[in-house]
Amino acid sequence: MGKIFILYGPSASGKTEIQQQLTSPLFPRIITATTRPPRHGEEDGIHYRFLSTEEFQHKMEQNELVEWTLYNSHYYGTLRSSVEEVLAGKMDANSIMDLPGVLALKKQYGPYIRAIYIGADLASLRKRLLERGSDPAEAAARVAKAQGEELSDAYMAHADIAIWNNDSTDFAQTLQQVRDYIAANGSQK
Ligand SMILES: Nc1ncnc2c1ncn2[C@@H]1O[C@H](COP(=O)(O)OP(=O)(O)OP(=O)(O)O)[C@@H](O)[C@H]1O
Ligand SMILES: Nc1nc2c(ncn2[C@@H]2O[C@H](COP(=O)(O)O)[C@@H](O)[C@H]2O)c(=O)[nH]1
Repeated sequence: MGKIFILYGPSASGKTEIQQQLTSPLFPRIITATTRPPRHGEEDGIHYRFLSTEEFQHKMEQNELVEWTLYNSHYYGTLRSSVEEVLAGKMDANSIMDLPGVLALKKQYGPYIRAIYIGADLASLRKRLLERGSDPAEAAARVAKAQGEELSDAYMAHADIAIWNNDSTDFAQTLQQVRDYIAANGSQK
């Protein structure tokens, strides 16, 4: 059975950047679904499955989602079929979720789930969110969520490993730490 390595942590901590470097045909990414509008350059079926609220709610009602969450007023969720495909196969996979998603998957598939917390200090998060050019109110909401919740010990306590990706640290080193953890804990080791 494949394992799923979930990257979680505050918005703009670098999860997507790390995921892009890790993902390969032998270590695929689980594409999750959301009702938030695509950002510039994001494509349906590549970055997310972008769904309308009605489409998302229909999947919830049909029990097609193994977990779902509301994050800054938008739905995000993981298709049951995408998780079961990994668990039934031989290859490990990666995904990005918030803590409720991590907890839901650990509860249902505990031995096959590993949670990697990716953190960054508030100054790095603020700078990156502003540079991303998000709506200022949304960027402020994300910073507040990081400050109030996602940088807390309680939030990161559910991680199997916590790795820091501050602006002052070398990204290559951060990435290597993630790679080393996956190499030591993957099902192919
Ligand atoms: N070590 C780093 N130093 C400087 N910039 C970085 C570093 N790591 C990531 N970034 C930049 O920070 C921005 C946010 O990164 P990324 O999109 O990977 O965050 P995220 O955790 O996936 O955010 P979200 O949860 O909101 O999707 C990107 O522009 C990325 O290039
Ligand atoms: N529980 C889940 N959380 C998810 C899923 N996909 C993404 N996420 C989380 O949402 C935030 C915000 O994402 P963004 O793309 O709008 O910046 C992200 O940091 C993840 O933590 C999911 O399927 N389930």
